[in-house]
Amino acid sequence: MQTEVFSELFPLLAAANPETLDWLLSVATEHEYPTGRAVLMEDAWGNAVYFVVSGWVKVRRHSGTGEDVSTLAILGRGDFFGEMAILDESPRSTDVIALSNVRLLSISAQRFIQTLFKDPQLHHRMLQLMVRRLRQTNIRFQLRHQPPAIKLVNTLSLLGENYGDKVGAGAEIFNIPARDLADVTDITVEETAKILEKLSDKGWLKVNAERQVISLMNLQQLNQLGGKR
Ligand SMILES: Nc1ncnc2c1ncn2[C@@H]1O[C@@H]2COP(=O)(O)O[C@H]2[C@H]1O
Repeated sequence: MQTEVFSELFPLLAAANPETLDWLLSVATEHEYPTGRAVLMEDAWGNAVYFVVSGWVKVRRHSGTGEDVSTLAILGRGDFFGEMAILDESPRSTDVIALSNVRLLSISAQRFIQTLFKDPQLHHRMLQLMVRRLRQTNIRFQLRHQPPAIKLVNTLSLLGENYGDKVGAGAEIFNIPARDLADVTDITVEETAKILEKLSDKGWLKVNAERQVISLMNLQQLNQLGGKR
């Protein structure tokens, strides 16, 4: 991968200086995981941070008894994960599971931390992106008792904003399995299908089940409904 592609693909790295980028790229290792494979396991010790080159992963956590799992987030192309255990030197906070075939780059903890100390812009950008995640988590927490439609609209608007391929005023989200869309929203698959149909009737999105694409036609309106300002 070329340095410019590397910095364009990853918002975290767009802020890094060119020497940092060249160095990071030279020490990064490529990985491919098939659908369903665990990339990280909750409570395991970890020594690398990961960048998603293509595909989707889900972030999920087990309950205290280990019986229940909740999906906390879906991360995709351009995102990073695995930074928490590295920064606070604790075990992994969650599982990270491949939702599709996924291509990743990893950078060892030691090298990544070394780079953060050397490059203040990168350091600052990392904090900004972690704050953004916290804001998104706060909104989801606030919406937990809201009707399923509000929760799903929030999920869609987050995915559209974070990962959508922009198309005019809207965005397209590709290939997220319906089961995982429902899980991350904390509603049922049946509720998800009904709400998608209603939103589609209103013209706010289009679902192409064959190509597994959801096109968000009015991202601004979805953002407002989903609780974002
Ligand atoms: N609420 C969340 N939203 C998005 N990503 C998360 C969330 N919780 C954990 N993660 C990511 O999942 C990773 C699991 O391993 P780490 O704890 O090292 O780092 C974690 C974060 O990168």
